Amino acid sequence: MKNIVILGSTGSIGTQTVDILDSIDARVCAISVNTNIVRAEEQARLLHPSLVAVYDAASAAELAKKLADTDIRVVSGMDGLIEAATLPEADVVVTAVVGMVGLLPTIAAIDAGKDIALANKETLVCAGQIVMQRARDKDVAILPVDSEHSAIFQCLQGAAGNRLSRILLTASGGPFFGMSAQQLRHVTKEQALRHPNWSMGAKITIDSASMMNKGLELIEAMWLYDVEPDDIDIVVHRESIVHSAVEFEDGSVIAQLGNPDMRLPIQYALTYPQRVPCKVPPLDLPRRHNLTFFAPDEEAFPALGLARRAAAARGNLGAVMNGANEAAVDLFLHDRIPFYRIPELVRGAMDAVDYLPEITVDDVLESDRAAREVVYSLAE
Ligand SMILES: NC(=O)C1=CN([C@@H]2O[C@H](COP(=O)(O)OP(=O)(O)OC[C@H]3O[C@@H](n4cnc5c(N)ncnc54)[C@H](OP(=O)(O)O)[C@@H]3O)[C@@H](O)[C@H]2O)C=CC1
Ligand SMILES: CC(=O)[C@@H](O)[C@H](O)COP(=O)(O)O
Ligand SMILES: [Mn+2]
Repeated sequence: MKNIVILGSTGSIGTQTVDILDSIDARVCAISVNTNIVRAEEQARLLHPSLVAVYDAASAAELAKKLADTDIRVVSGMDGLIEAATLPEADVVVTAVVGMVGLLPTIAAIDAGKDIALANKETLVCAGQIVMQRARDKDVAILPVDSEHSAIFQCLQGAAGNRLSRILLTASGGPFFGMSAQQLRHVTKEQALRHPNWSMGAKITIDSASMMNKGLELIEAMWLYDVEPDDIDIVVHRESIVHSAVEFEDGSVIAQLGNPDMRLPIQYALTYPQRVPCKVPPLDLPRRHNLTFFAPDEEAFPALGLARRAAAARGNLGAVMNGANEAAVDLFLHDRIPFYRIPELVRGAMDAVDYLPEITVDDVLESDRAAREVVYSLAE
């Protein structure tokens, strides 16, 4: 039986993790949320964790009152998230929190020797070098949850000793596939929030619409699989059935396919190396007879070029790009900027914040702060 911590248990990945618990041999020992204490209370009563971490202090105080009839402890703030991530009985931490707020708890979990089921891609985009090195030093596994990275991981099983020559990272193309830069000047928030294939949290859904999600995933893949960014091709695949593929030296391409449902990659990260029956309906390929593939339009979707620039530069540019993107997406979701300004503001921050080739965790936090400040000042 595995003891698991779910950071971000109330979100899209968090609730799907809870949904597959009865398919795997696991107990939840801690959960964390930001403010959604209604769902946190439901989950606490269902799962009986020892600890609930609520980032927002006022919400934590309220939840503590609601759970006063139980022996569940409620903690708050970043210290609370770190306490959850490092709970002595925990074996694996599912990082299903959104944004770079996941970085410090993830590093703390690695330092405490916990395996990581990593959904929170921002962590690797900001500090891939640091996180992967710590994981190697502590001999902990970073098990990918992101569908493309799980696909790559699955394609690599049994390939030990063979050189990976290329990753084919698939992208749905999002709701604005086929639109020109000019057309993208007029899209709305409601349109951007309507992903063609996946039901996800708001931030990643906007990232998919701008294709920044694929840029973040390119950097995530570079760190997870130790490949050069030029060896990662982005392939638009509208149906989200081929979740990604790898090419070996002999030219053979191995892909992983499945219905677009995150419960499978989440489950595999938690049962690896075993496979167990999953609630996701099996793929009916004859019904999916139209699988299409296209090259991405980097002119209409400049986020892809920005991510390639951050990937090539390494250092603090990933943290700057990510922080700027988080701030710009937040402004867009609050109707403060139009959609097309998201990559414009990200580029502005990448041009403005000082580049550091070597980074510490403090540099990452400072680069993130500086990038957000540039975005807010450019958006005024
Ligand atoms: N959704 C998906 O299918 C996929 C998601 N991912 C990645 O997984 C991560 C989670 O995404 P998703 O589940 O969609 O996100 P959601 O927005 O649905 O959920 C986010 C979770 O994080 C919590 N949270 C938000 N802000 C904070 C904060 N400041 N401090 C502590 N906790 C916070 C939320 O709590 P509360 O409910 O209280 O606000 C919630 O539990 C992201 O990094 C995303 O890129 C990767 C692949 C697929
Ligand atoms: C489910 C998942 O892993 C998402 O990251 C998804 O891939 C988003 O779709 P896009 O390919 O449109 O970015
Ligand atoms: Mn993905």
